[in-house]
Amino acid sequence: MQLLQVGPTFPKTPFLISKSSPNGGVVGILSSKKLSLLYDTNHSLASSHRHERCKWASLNQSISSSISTKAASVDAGAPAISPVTAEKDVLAALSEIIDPDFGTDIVSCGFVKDMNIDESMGEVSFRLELTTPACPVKDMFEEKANEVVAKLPWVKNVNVTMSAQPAKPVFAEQVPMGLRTISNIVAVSSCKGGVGKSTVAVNLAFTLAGMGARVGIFDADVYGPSLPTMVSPENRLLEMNPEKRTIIPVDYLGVKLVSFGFAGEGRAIMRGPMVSGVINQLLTTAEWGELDYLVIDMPPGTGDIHLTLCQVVPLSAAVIVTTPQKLSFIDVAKGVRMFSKLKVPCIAVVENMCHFDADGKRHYPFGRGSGSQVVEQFGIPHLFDLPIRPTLSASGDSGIPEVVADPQGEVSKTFQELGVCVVQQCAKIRQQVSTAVTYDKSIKAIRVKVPDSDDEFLLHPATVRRNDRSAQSVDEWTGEQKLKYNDVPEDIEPEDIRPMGNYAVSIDWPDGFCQVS
Ligand SMILES: Nc1ncnc2c1ncn2[C@@H]1O[C@H](COP(=O)(O)OP(=O)(O)OP(=O)(O)O)[C@@H](O)[C@H]1O
Repeated sequence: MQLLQVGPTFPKTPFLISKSSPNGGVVGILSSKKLSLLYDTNHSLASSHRHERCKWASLNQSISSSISTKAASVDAGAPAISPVTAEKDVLAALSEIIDPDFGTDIVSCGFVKDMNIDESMGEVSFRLELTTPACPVKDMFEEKANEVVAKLPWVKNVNVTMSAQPAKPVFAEQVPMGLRTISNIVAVSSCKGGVGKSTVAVNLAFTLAGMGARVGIFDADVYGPSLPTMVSPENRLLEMNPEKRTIIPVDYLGVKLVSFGFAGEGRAIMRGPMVSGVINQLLTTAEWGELDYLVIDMPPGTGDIHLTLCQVVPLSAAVIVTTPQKLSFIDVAKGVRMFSKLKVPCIAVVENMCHFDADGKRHYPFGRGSGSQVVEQFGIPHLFDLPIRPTLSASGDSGIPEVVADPQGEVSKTFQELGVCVVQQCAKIRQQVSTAVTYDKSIKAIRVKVPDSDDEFLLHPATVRRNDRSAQSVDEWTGEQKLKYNDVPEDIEPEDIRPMGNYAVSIDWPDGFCQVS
């Protein structure tokens, strides 16, 4: 076992923790004289979910082996099993369902909520709270959850309801107020103009809405806003809420839209050297409400507007749009590098105007391969091809996006695949960030995942609390420790752990202290 020292040490009580391993590990505190073990994950309650599941599985077996007795007692109206066992039983069954994106079972993913069991009546109800209402496998989850729980010998009736997490960014504290009810912000970007970026942004947004998500589009192209041409809402003007000093987005088919093109008279005033500031203001003062996805149609290029926008807006991911010409590769590479510097993952490349079919043949007027070159060279996992289609151009001009006008068509199918990719990748990104540091109540330890690795550390909560280096715990001038060892109860547990930025977490403690580590 490898012992690792983490973080600044508390006077007299530097702490050592072990790397957790599949075989378990030891969490301990090294006082000046001795190492006192707090718990050993091999032998105590400190078992992982996997161990817990084994226990449930064996419980399951013993339940199954006495089906007849229990069925008889259920019929007689007597409780078949204890409430605790019944809940473990249901959770064990549900943990057979694996989320294909996270590769983890839905219990460990934290999807199971509001469990209600009447074991004497054999009735089970619970809610599956998914990361997004647009989850492409939600029907499978619902069906499977019903199936696996109904199979339990004592269960007579299962009631599963489906819901999605409330819309909220992962780093809520760092986000401008106006964007704090948006879960994912996806930039659609290209380095050159006219490659079809707005076409992709608009059709992607309406695809996500069609999948059940709450969606908004922000057209950040001040000099050539395309959104007003591509959609045809009845009311085409952004309204102001003078009391709240906010902007009310335009609505088209339930998707919220903000574009300079809808600014009416204000457009002339808003154009000018303060473009970046105006973009940020428009974006952050819009009343977006709760959104699962805000799609940003970025202006073409990689200039100052992009940098300021990316600094203000916590982008979840970027989709790059390009055309097949060899020259496009150089442009796209610039865009990928910009997002990489800003730590925004590029999740997909859309190669637009790839080909058209005529005379029974497929033609590639701009050549082939620049999209796949981007995917290979930069390790972007997904590539989508869009053909040249007169209908795509016509629907853009008519104000009805192609995916709305022809939802069963070939182009809509490609957008459906792109939509699924965006939903899955955003969910993965959120999960990775939000599970980097978690509290494991079963072993009373804070788990810290090492990025890009399966390794993780276990930290003792009281030790983490005692090692706070903020002004509340340490005198800033003298360096003297204000927080005394005994001020922190040995069994203190964090109430909430939230990620802050890429490297920090904030921890809420029961004494009201919020620690940033
Ligand atoms: N696959 C396609 N087939 C046919 N027409 C297309 C296709 N993609 C885009 N177009 C058309 O090409 C024109 C430019 O597309 P779009 O406005 O989406 O590009 P853009 O990259 O956003 O341009 P800009 O940077 O100027 O905003 C539009 O008229 C659009 O309808």
